[in-house]
Amino acid sequence: MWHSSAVAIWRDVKGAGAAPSTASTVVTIGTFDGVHLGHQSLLAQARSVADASGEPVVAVTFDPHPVSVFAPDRAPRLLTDVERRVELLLAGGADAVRVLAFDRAMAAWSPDDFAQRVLVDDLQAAHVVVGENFTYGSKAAGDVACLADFGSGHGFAVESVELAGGSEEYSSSLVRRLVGEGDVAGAAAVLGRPAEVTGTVVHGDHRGRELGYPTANVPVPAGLATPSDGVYAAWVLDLGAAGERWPAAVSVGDNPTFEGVDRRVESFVIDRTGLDLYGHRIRVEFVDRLRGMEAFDSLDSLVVQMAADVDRARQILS
Ligand SMILES: Cc1cc2nc3c(=O)[nH]c(=O)nc-3n(C[C@H](O)[C@H](O)[C@H](O)COP(=O)(O)O)c2cc1C
Ligand SMILES: Nc1ncnc2c1ncn2[C@@H]1O[C@H](COP(=O)(O)OP(=O)(O)O)[C@@H](O)[C@H]1O
Repeated sequence: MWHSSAVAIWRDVKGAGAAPSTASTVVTIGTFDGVHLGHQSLLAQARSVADASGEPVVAVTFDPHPVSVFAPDRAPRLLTDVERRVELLLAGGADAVRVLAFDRAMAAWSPDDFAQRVLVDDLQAAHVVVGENFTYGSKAAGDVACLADFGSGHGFAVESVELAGGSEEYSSSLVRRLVGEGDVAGAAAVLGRPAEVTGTVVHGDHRGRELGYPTANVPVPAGLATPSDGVYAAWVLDLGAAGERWPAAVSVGDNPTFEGVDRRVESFVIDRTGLDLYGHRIRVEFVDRLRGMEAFDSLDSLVVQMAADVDRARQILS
């Protein structure tokens, strides 16, 4: 049952769009951008409740990001697009993901409207697992106590999970800040996996091969968080059938030595010649930052520096 003008879709591991066939569910709710270690601990808790009750875990999430609807000028650069978020939620223990199309109408639902429509009518929740700072409904007026109170009259129990991370609690905005500062090692420590950029390899200026360092170029994805300009040690995954994974030295920037204009993620795959990656979908997983981007006054000095970068990247990744 879905009593709203807003659209909601189902996603499960088969990529299909069907609701679980059970009478009741274990639900966890969040924006879940990045699916960081805090989100993963919520999923793990929902998983353990579900394993005891025999119900499926449904992760409820929103697309677009709620802030981009009620305060577009403050819309964050996201760590994950909705497809990747769903994939990570399923990998983290959800049996199905319910993606709610967040709009101004949904933003105006009172906490009780939200709980009734989503948790009771749509999902038949028997258990709801949320973080201790969870808020919901118009103006974020609902909190964990309010949810538990509503649940006691509507057939579901609420469990709140302590925030992970200690003094600096894990959060999507913390990861966005670390990625934006180029602290990709710090970001990975909160995500539980490397920060990443995914895209299709396009043609550049065909200069890399002349320099001895051909680079697979991916445009910086609009709206997504990308590490600040600089040079990084990273893994490159070919997401095609072969599914290979290579060590790489990666430049993020607009090639200031050549007065370039397009900001790109350019990966030189170490110790591999003759690759043809044009048109391939690749994922770049950032491991460590080597240095900032520089405008060199000669090709030779750029090439000398690139050789040193490659040596360091090789060491870091070995
Ligand atoms: C390890 C590495 C370090 C790089 N460092 C810089 C740099 O400091 N300054 C710069 O202008 N370009 C830098 N680049 C980018 C190169 O200028 C770029 O890859 C080259 O011009 C080839 O461009 P193309 O792929 O469009 O042919 C770096 C590239 C790599 C792989
Ligand atoms: N070791 C390698 N690392 C990255 N790309 C490579 C490598 N060897 C061959 N290639 C191929 O070379 C292309 C990059 O060459 P380059 O001269 O930099 O051209 P472009 O300017 O179009 O990126 C890549 O897209 C890929 O298909």
